[in-house]
Amino acid sequence: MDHFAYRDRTLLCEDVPVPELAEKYGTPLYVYSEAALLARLTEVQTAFKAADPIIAYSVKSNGNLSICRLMAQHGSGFDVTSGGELHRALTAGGSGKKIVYAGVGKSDAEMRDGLAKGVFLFNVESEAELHALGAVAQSLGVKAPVALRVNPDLPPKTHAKTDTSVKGVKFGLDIETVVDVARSVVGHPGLAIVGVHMHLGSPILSAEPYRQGAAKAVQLVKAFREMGHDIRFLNMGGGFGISYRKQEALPAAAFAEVILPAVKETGCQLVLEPGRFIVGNSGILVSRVVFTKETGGKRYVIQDAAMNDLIRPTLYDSFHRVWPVTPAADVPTWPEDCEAAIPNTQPVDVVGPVCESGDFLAKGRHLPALSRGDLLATFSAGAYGMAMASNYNSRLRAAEVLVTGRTHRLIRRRETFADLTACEDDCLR
Ligand SMILES: Cc1ncc(COP(=O)(O)O)c(C=O)c1O
Ligand SMILES: N[C@@H](CCCC[NH3+])C(=O)O
Repeated sequence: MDHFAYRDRTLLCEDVPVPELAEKYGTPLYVYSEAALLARLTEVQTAFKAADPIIAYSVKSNGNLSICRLMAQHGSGFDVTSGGELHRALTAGGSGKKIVYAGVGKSDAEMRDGLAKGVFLFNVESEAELHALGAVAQSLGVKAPVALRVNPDLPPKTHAKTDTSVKGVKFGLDIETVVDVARSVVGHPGLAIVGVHMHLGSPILSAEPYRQGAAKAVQLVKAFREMGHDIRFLNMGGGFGISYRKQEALPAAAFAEVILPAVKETGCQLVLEPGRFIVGNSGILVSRVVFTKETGGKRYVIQDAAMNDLIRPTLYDSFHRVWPVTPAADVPTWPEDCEAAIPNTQPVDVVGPVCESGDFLAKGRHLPALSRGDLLATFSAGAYGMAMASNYNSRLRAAEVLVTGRTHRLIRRRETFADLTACEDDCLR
């Protein structure tokens, strides 16, 4: 969290005091650090440099155009999972030559669009999809470049809702049958099987699953080549975890250590699809306390960010640090153990204005006394924050700001009531 730090008891993003941003742009507000984004991208690029990889930033983690543009400008490609994400990647300056198209349910129109835009790799997740893509490609007179996405059937490694490489999930082709599937399309006029893809789940805090997955991928590359497929890409997906609590996450180099030997053994071009690793700790969500209240023997801090702004706590019981933007002198500015009982604090639930009991950002968290108007920061909110935001309760989605040194600029304006009903206005009778 180097790029978000307290100075004189005020939280700064790079060199900009966060209260200044809240004053200028309002709350709830997503604030991103450009230096953090670039440092994380560089960390991945450097760790995997030996393989000259295609880093395909995962648009689903945060598809803001300015963030995507920054990625493209610094050498990143994109991992997209819908026509909308492809549109974002291209609008931000991405090129099909570095775009991977993922997803279990690509429509024919999305496949056609991807082929027309020159997507260099389609991650294919079922036999049905493979044949549909082959037919679409044939109708266009081209061959679709395909990486078969395999479910390597590894032990559980993250939250059940986001583990994508255990038996029984909808993702990928079963490792037991993928070789037969590959064999069945040898010589297909609309398909070029050029890669093996795995995305193990997210977030992953150990390198071990990658070691195991990569070993299985090497075997598949060999098997596919033996049957005549020209396998050139090894795509190990995304999923690298980040530190939400303390320093629990691994550096990119730890993943490189177990992935690079497999790349070397196969001679493939490595593709990676990191999202959270790059943007997760590069952004915070800033909110303002609306009320505090006590009820049923519990204390609540009601602030103006809600589950519609950041759904991760509600959806996965995810932990995000929450701490005042300007903490008083009698509490630490950055508590080492943010889950512990901290002197001069009380346990509270940090909740939002949405009409659901499951609307919370933090539960039973020790926070100092707060009053109306105080600012709170919810950390590690850059990934799957704004990307999963909704208009539930007809709330306007937050604004987003990018900070660069001492400067800052809006990268998404706050929605208006007009935006809220824009798609319905013309349908009123
Ligand atoms: C296929 C695929 N690639 C990449 C990602 C990005 O994952 P992460 O943001 O954890 O790097 C995801 C999401 O988990 C995914 O489903
Ligand atoms: N959206 C999830 C992770 C799933 C990523 C997409 N495969 C999160 O907020 O952590």
